[in-house]
Amino acid sequence: MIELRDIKKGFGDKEILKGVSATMESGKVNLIIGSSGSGKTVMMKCIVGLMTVNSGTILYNDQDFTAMDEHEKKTIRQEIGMLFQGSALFDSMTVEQNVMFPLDMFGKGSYKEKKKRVMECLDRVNLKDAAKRFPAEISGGMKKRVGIARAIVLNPKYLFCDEPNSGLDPQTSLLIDKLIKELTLEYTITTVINTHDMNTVMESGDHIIYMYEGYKQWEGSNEEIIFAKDEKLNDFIFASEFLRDAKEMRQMEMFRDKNWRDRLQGGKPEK
Ligand SMILES: Nc1ncnc2c1ncn2[C@@H]1O[C@H](COP(=O)(O)OP(=O)(O)OP(=O)(O)O)[C@@H](O)[C@H]1O
Repeated sequence: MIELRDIKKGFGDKEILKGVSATMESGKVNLIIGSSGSGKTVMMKCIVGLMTVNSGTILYNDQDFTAMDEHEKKTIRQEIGMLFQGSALFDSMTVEQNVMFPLDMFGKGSYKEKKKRVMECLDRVNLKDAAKRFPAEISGGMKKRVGIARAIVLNPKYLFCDEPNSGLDPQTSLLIDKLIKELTLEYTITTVINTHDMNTVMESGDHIIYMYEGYKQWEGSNEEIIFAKDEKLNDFIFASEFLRDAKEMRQMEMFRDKNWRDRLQGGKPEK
């Protein structure tokens, strides 16, 4: 679990994060959404320690990351897997060597054990047959899957994904979302995704944090978002007529589902 307590970050006299508190639970896909410039990337960089907050606290499983020295932070960083926008693979290395890289940097054990772990991860993302190929020889979706295999090779407790669907077609995007969700559940990872993809929001958003001009404007699940009253959130999420229609249809479906009604905090959803 990751907990943010009133984090603030600015550059010069420009305040970007204006006091954000949020909790990201393990075994859940936590999404950070919001329009361009709302502070999503700055927030993610602060959480992983690529930027230092001006004030506030970031806790990793109740350990205060913001109060740690570099050596202690390194221990947490080794528990973090990262999936970068554009996959960020090494072009001169094969798929297998790319996935091996974090193991060579931080992993223990013999070459044989490391190789076994690499092949397990490649198998998990269905890419065992592509092990000897180079990034230039595989598709964008395959590159993302290599990126995912590399992100999970050290058995991370936390997984950060920056725009995992950027540049992918809708079908491949759904496959990547499904894979990330499955891995999150399988290994009880605290997954944090920075995304603009509305499919991801609706299909994978166990917990959604909506950022607006440096504040956390709204948070809730992909079920709660359907009934959310927040005007700014609704303008952002259901921007097109098509999406507003989809929202109404999902609302009707949910009204018919007694289990969902019982799950919703506060009982019966208001229309
Ligand atoms: N290193 C930096 N120095 C100064 N200003 C910065 C720096 N990094 C980000 N900013 C500013 O912080 C604000 C928020 O940027 P951020 O990248 O977090 O937005 P975002 O919500 O991730 O946007 P997008 O969806 O377009 O990626 C922007 O105004 C940006 O110019």
